[in-house]
Amino acid sequence: MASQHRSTTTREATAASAASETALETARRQLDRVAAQLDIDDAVIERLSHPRAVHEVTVPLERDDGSVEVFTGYRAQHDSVRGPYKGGLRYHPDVTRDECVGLSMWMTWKCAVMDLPFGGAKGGIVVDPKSLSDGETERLTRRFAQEIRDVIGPNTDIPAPDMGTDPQAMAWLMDAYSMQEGETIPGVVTGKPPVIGGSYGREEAPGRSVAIVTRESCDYYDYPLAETTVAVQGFGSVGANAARLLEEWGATIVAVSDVNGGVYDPDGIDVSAIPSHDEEPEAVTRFATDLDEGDDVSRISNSDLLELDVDVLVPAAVGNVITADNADAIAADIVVEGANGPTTFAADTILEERGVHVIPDILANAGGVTVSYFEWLQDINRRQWSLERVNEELDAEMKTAWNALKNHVERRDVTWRDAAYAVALDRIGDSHEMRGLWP
Ligand SMILES: NC(=O)C1=CN([C@@H]2O[C@H](COP(=O)(O)OP(=O)(O)OC[C@H]3O[C@@H](n4cnc5c(N)ncnc54)[C@H](OP(=O)(O)O)[C@@H]3O)[C@@H](O)[C@H]2O)C=CC1
Ligand SMILES: O=C(O)CCC(=O)C(=O)O
Repeated sequence: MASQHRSTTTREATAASAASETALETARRQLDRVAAQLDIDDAVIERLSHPRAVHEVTVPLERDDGSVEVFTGYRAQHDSVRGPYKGGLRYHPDVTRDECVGLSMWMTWKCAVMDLPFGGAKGGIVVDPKSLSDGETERLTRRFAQEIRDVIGPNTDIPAPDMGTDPQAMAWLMDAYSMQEGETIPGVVTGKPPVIGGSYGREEAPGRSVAIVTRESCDYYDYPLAETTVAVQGFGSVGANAARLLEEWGATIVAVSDVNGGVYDPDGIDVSAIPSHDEEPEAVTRFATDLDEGDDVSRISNSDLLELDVDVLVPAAVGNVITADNADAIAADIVVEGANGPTTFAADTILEERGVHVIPDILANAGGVTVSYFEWLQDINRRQWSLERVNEELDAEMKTAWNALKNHVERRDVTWRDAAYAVALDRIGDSHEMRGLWP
């Protein structure tokens, strides 16, 4: 490969002062930083700084009262050199074009870190899913499927759940797509319910991988799980499943939260007693309201949770929560990124200087897309795996990826994020060079 190291760019330099960054800004700054350390052709890095395509659609919805509202939807497709585009669909009021692009870049790296034969994509609709009835969500999802039908498919771009979407939404998407095709095509989405070709264990998988990576990092840095305290922000597909598994494996979960705030008990919270977001949204704060006087649990804000003096912090809700404004106050020794992009580039630099170990999203929550890959294989073969097999294979894939990163961390004395990018970019760069740079 051409040996043209990039110098620090203005993008990177200006980042240091910005407390808040868009997902796209963070993703590009991370890419520039690692490109400067690696022997990768500048042309490849320049190509990877931009998505291949971003599809913007309008999605009309007839509300239950008969009125019509039009929502904006996106599908950003970043890179497909290693296989079909892959990534979730997010229903959230803050979804933007740039957010989808940044998240699609992270999907490209994530799939490469896990050595999956996929590229990266991400999409979503600018909507508050809590403002929709079940019927409205179904009509919106079916219409969105219709609007993006030409750019998705089992061999081209395969959506999956993300924040605000769930297996039911994937079932509607698959059904809408299949009806148009005139045959059942389960492989067009992953994260479906198992009864229609979904994989056992997919819903829990991103939380499971966060737990596995937390276990490996605690082992690496010599924190026995039975003596380890953990705070988890967000109690959804990722946060609740990670918290429950870590509790099962002996860790003490001292704090969890939902969108309204969190609960904290230094002696540990019984997280299995709190419904997760998909079981009952906003249940964490409702749990706090139901507590008897005398219980040792106190209510805290989401920002207080991030600053708790714990061994491990797991931000597992929205992005951009650890910024230059609070990075100095993060008291955890290890941060395991359950969410996508919870740490801005500027905050990452501060945490690195302070010796806080950050295990990046593109490894930590990669269990979701890894089991999505298992699901895709099961759909192709029309053969369902047992939950035990899924979990065993996920554990093995996560350990393989962890060891590849560990190798870089030890050999080159770099951060875990730099190591993850190095592994990913090496695989992606080689694929681009082999195929002729611009596939
Ligand atoms: N689902 C997946 O397959 C994967 C998801 N991810 C990433 O993980 C993160 C969480 O996704 P997921 O678990 O699926 O989402 P869910 O929708 O299942 O749950 C989100 C959780 O975060 C809480 N929350 C929402 N907004 C905030 C906020 N501003 N501050 C604190 N908590 C908040 C919600 O609270 P409430 O219940 O009150 O609404 C809920 O508990 C996202 O960054 C997503 O991209 C990564 C890999 C895979
Ligand atoms: O399962 C997938 O395809 C993607 C999940 C996702 O969106 C993510 O990992 O951020």
